[in-house]
Amino acid sequence: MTDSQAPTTNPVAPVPAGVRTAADVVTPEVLAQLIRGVVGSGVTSNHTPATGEKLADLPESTPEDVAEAFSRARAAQPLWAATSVRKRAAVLLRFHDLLLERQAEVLDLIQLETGKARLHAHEEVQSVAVAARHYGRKAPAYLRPRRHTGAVPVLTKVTEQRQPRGVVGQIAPWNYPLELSIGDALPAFVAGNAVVMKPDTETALTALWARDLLVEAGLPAGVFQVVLGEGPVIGPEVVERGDYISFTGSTRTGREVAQRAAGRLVGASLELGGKNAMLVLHDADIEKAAAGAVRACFSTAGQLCISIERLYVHESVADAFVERFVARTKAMRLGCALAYGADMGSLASERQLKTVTSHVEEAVAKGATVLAGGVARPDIGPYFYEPTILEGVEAPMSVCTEETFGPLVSVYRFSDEDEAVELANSTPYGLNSSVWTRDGRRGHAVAARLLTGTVNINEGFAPAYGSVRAPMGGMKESGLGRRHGSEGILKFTEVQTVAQQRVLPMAPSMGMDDEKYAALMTRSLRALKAFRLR
Ligand SMILES: NC(=O)c1ccc[n+]([C@@H]2O[C@H](COP(=O)([O-])OP(=O)(O)OC[C@H]3O[C@@H](n4cnc5c(N)ncnc54)[C@H](O)[C@@H]3O)[C@@H](O)[C@H]2O)c1
Repeated sequence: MTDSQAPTTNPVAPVPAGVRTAADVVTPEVLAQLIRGVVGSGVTSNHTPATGEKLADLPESTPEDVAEAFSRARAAQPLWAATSVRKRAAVLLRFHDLLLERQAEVLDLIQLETGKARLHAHEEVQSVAVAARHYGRKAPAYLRPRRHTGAVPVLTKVTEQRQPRGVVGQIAPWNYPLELSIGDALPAFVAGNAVVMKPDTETALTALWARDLLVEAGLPAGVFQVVLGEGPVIGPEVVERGDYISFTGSTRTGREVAQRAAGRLVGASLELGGKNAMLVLHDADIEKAAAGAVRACFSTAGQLCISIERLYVHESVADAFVERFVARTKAMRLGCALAYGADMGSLASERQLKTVTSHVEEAVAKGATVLAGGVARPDIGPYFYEPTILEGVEAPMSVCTEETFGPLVSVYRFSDEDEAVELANSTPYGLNSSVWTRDGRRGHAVAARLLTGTVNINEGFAPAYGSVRAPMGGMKESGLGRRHGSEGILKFTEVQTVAQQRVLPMAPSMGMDDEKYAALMTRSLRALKAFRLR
């Protein structure tokens, strides 16, 4: 073991003087404003991972409250759907401006509720701002009716038009509480739907803050309902009542949601888990790959669906890559104060800490080596865990195939590119992958063989604010459907075909005399021939 491979302690990020605390941000007035309008007859609470202490008391919705929220949304939706697309899109553009103006408020809330470092909260805000601008500008084009000439052009004018689904039931996780709540709801709203959203209770304040901002931007209040409560208790009620289901979370829960939605014959998009692989090929820029791996593995402490958890490195560059990657990882500053300065924050909960700890302990017990990290950091906060790199990992260690969803990555060495691709594809998941090479053509050739919804060349994952125009989602057990781009908005619509007959009545049986009918058919067939020739 060289010096750079010996486990060391990551530095603690400096905390600037006068930094705001939870009590400064979640004042009784702010809390009272945020929880207004939540349909809930019970009481629940959430916590801040920074200390593990209670952050706020919140209303808790029962299944009956969920039913009430759907009634309110259903009552408000037709008027919103009747508003022109341009006016609906203008609401998103105003939301974009307000979000940028007031981003400091939501950066604080995201950090308090998730424990992530400010730079990762910032990336999230940027993504949502760009999504709002994109759909604000492009929704009229995405939703514009498309005219087709009928098979017999003289007879039929066909229009394909988009109708909103109605009331969308949305269920979101805690890891990206702005992006996966409001960010995913924006295209649903601009398409004319109402939304009943169930965010994770632990990150409810961020979702409620965003709801208020969207209402301030012009969304009619009734169109956006938020319900709060335990997933297994009220989640099924949301799925039972939605006209379409938008779910982001684990594959296990996603499967249950899909079965329930299928039973009702309503559509669902599912954004689920991953066990994402990065391939560092023999001709990669090792310095950039090592820096990219740090971002790809440890953003939001690895609690990111597209995070890299398996690193396959060509044996000819493996030593050089590992040395750089380990050194950068050990230098990461840890902290989650409400200020910039930390490179990685806390895990979000004790549950997360337990999973990471058990994956590391099991791997080490079965022979894996810790190259960096591998320890919790209770001196910083109750759920802090160092960014961790393992080597010598092999089946049947859990960390090989199960999603850890934490700051933990395993390094594997390969000699043959085909073998690396096969290994990368060897899990049931298919969300994201990454290829590092100086040869763009080789990168694209490898990408074409990777069974994942996104592949990034010379990047671990593209920031959403760089790729909102293109769809993002999972193959295999990582999901169904896509967010972003045209697919991210059209899924919130039903397509309706309206065929308008130009000449009526059009058959002898409908009153047209034989001669006229024969002349019409001759003209139509001529037109059809010309149409085919075009
Ligand atoms: N693919 C993506 O875009 C994406 C993004 C973020 C997170 N994720 C995945 O989410 C997982 C982490 O989130 P999590 O631990 O909160 O997931 P989870 O499945 O436990 O919970 C997700 C949401 O579903 C709710 N829920 C729980 N049980 C339910 C039920 N029976 N019916 C309906 N809803 C229910 C939860 O309350 C929560 O709001 C990871 O697997 C991660 O990869 C995927």
